[in-house]
Amino acid sequence: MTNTLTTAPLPALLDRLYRQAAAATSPAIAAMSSEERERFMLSKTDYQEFYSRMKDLWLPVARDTGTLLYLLARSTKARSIVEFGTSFGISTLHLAAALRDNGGGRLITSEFEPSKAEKARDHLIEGGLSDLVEIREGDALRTLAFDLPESVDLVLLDGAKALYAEVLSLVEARLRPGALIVADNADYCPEYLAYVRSPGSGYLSVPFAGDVELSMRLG
Ligand SMILES: C[S@@+](CC[C@H](N)C(=O)[O-])C[C@H]1O[C@@H](n2cnc3c(N)ncnc32)[C@H](O)[C@@H]1O
Repeated sequence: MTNTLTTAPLPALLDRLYRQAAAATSPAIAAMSSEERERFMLSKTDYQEFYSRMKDLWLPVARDTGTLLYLLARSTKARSIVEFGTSFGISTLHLAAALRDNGGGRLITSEFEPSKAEKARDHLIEGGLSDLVEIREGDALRTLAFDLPESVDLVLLDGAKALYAEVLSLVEARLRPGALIVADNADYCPEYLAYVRSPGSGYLSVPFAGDVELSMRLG
């Protein structure tokens, strides 16, 4: 049985990328007070400045979350995935590996930092998965507002936390019944949590694995 995640070149590539991610530093962020960081995290207007200051930081999903993404995409037989927040492509590699093992598909991911998008492209080529992924450069509020697949099976929300509800609203009409939405660090977005957890919203939603909100589109 094919398992792209545990077959060369992915394990060695992911080990290397996680090591690089752990070693990355940002003096601009280190100089920021925790209050300032918290304010940026919650802001719907200053997110571009915040992530621009963090352009050298990888901020990847935790290793277990990466495996969880692969597992969820495989178990739902996902063929159509949308990702908010590519960074250097670590979560993208996990999701694209699942698409490969599901028999193919399309992953649309969004990143507004050009240097990160370029590196993510290199990593996807190195992983042999670039044919499955379209990286849309620019603010996801614009790049995910058009040309989405008719039916979306899985969404990863991992960009600016304060925008989770807005980005979900761009994809919502395309979610198939049973589609999964994985929101990383959703605690920073109370508005999003209130929405997906409210009984009339059309989702079933639970906090999962410490820092993830896992929701399913009802239908
Ligand atoms: C937490 S990191 C993503 C990590 C990535 N999912 C991974 O696991 O490797 C968030 C990324 O989203 C990008 N980002 C934040 N807000 C965005 C927006 N509105 N549009 C596009 N990209 C955005 C940031 O530049 C940053 O690289």
